[in-house]
Amino acid sequence: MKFWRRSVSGVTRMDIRKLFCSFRFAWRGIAHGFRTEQNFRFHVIAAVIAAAAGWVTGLSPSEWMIVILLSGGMFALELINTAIERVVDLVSPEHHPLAGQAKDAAAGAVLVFAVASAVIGFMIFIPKWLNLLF
Ligand SMILES: Nc1ncnc2c1ncn2[C@@H]1O[C@H](COP(=O)(O)OP(=O)(O)OP(=O)(O)O)[C@@H](O)[C@H]1O
Repeated sequence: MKFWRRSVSGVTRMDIRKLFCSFRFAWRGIAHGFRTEQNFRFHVIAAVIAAAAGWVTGLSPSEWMIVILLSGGMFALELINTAIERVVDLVSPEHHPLAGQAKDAAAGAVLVFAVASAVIGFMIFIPKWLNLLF
């Protein structure tokens, strides 16, 4: 029983330390993306503008959820794109058609999500702005 308790608390302690390490690594990845990727910084600025516009315009809780989900999704996708670029550069420092296709596909995924986010953003904001004007 004593052994069982000790082993359970040991596992718990180890898991918590591991969890903190994971957060530290994840934060390092976000900071690296922000530092090295101009597109990531652009998406951060776009999210800040969207949040400011939402605050000025007045959004419902569900509209805020959509804006937050789209902004978070955009950041996450940009980080995945950065990860793919790094791995491609690692495994294929020389030019190779497959390496190019992998990078192009990852960049395409970011573009698709960015366009969809922009369209949804306009669908939320434009009717409200038209209501304010007329
Ligand atoms: N190893 C490679 N082999 C073939 N084509 C490549 C390779 N690396 C890059 N390319 C081509 O060049 C394009 C730009 O690559 P790059 O690594 O500069 O990506 P990027 O999207 O501009 O990245 P960053 O955001 O870091 O500037 C890719 O989308 C791809 O078409």
